[in-house]
Amino acid sequence: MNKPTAHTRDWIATARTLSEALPYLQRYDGSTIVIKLGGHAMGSDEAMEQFARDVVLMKQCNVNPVIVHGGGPMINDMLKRLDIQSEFIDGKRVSDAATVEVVEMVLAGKINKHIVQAINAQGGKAIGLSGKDANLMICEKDITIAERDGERVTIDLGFVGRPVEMNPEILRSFLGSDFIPVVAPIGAGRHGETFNVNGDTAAGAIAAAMKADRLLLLTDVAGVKGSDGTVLTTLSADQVRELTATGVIAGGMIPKTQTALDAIDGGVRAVVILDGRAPHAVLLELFTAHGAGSLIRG
Ligand SMILES: Nc1ncnc2c1ncn2[C@@H]1O[C@H](COP(=O)(O)OP(=O)(O)O)[C@@H](O)[C@H]1O
Ligand SMILES: CC(=O)N[C@@H](CCC(=O)OP(=O)(O)O)C(=O)O
Repeated sequence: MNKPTAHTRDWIATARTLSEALPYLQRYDGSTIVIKLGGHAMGSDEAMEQFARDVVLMKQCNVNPVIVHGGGPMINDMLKRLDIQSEFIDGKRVSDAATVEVVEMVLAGKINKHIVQAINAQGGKAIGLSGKDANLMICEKDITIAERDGERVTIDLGFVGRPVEMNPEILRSFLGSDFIPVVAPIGAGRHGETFNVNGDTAAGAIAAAMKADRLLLLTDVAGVKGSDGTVLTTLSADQVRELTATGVIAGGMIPKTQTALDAIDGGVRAVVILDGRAPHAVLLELFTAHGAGSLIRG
């Protein structure tokens, strides 16, 4: 037999990778994977194209992806253009009536359709929804309790929503079909209000309502960093609580890790926080032995 050239060796390595995916394809066959795509992870058109391709590949392999997206940086840009000031408290945007109007336009309009189109361009059949559709996510006002100068105070975040009732039938109706749901984190109030829901919180509530096998939170860091700055590949619920209490987990990582704990309490098997900017992050995590990011289990 002829000696393999460098070129053939590449193809053999590709074939080996595909072959090694078999046990993972079997493990996730028919399962539901909720993927939260954060605004920072959306990055370039190329990153979006790769993400969309991975999602279509998952669907082709009989996995049911449910995409929930954010879009914080894009909301910031639009608020700036409209000269509306914005402030975050513990990773949540304080949202008055004018702000929530812009948030809904940017999330449920522009970004949602951008992701839908990107998936469809790769041969998928994406459907854009928000938490208002079919009453998917009913919310009440989120009351945040924070510590200020050593005292516990109640902070009014305006129209920031806390999911209180989930109606996931609409998402279940897509299981096993060709359709890939893409959900904007906008909640419906019981009295006609529109609520701005943190994307991670929405993804966690949806994952719990669907009893998803995995919740993947795609962000702009390699995972949850410990006190020495290195990424922790696995974390227990107790470790998350301790790192939050000591301030090592801060800012936008707070809703993510809190979401992970709530989702696990709600019946999700495991949550992974990983770098969505890394090429094919989702495929690496699900279908290879390599894994990626920080895995949180109960
Ligand atoms: N312990 C930690 N480990 C990793 N990131 C952390 C930690 N504490 C705070 N962060 C911050 O959380 C950010 C991720 O949250 P966020 O910016 O809201 O992301 P996204 O837009 O993807 O939802 C990181 O970029 C990082 O600055
Ligand atoms: C209440 C709240 O903070 N809502 C978020 C919703 C978007 C989001 O979560 O975007 P990322 O995932 O990109 O951070 C916001 O207004 O920015």
